[in-house]
Amino acid sequence: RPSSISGLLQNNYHGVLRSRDDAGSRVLIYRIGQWNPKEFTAYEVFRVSLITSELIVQEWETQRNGLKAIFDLQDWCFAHALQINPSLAKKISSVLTDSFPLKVRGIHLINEPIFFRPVFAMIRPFLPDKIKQRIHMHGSSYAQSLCDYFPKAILPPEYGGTGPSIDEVCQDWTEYIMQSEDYLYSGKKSKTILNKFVCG
Ligand SMILES: Cc1c(C)c2c(c(C)c1O)CC[C@@](C)(CCC[C@H](C)CCC[C@H](C)CCCC(C)C)O2
Repeated sequence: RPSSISGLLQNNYHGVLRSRDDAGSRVLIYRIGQWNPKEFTAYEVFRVSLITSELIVQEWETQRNGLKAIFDLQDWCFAHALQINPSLAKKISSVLTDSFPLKVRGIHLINEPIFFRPVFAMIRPFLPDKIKQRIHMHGSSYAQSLCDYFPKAILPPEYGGTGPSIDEVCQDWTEYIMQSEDYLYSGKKSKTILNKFVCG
């Protein structure tokens, strides 16, 4: 339930930009540095993505134009890496590949440290070429290079744009998730994809 992961959300771990990009895709941001691995397991972190997916898959524009995700891997550390076991790596690649009715149009990794490579090497073999080609590594000079993929006007200033700040983006989305709690766990529950992943 959203309340169990509210600590992560309140720490501004995740947000969805208010505006879509030029292709009409939803743009999701995840900030690994805001995830304290002592407090939350990787499964709880995964659940945040499932909840957002469940919400945005209702939007016809997202059904049509898919999503793009930005992963800020600043402060990725050994404690994070330890949480990603082979079974979770498989789960990550399976949602990216086919088991979720959302088109993944791009994955942008920024601030990725050397430490992240072994984890990525665990996920990569399960990904089809189509998805591999859509993964972009920006390193620490992301401020310029992200703008080659996203309009400056929609990106937060922290990521080289001129849009609303990352804190505002995360707070707005957190509020939206909390408001949607009733919908997510209503009678429709059994039909939802979230349920399949979380309970299945
Ligand atoms: C439908 C859907 C879901 C459900 C989803 C993502 C995307 C793009 C989706 O379309 C991306 C994130 C992910 C796979 C959850 C990831 C949770 C883990 C615990 C985060 C840890 C950090 C990862 C080691 C970073 C890996 C980046 C890969 C996506 C290459 O959940």
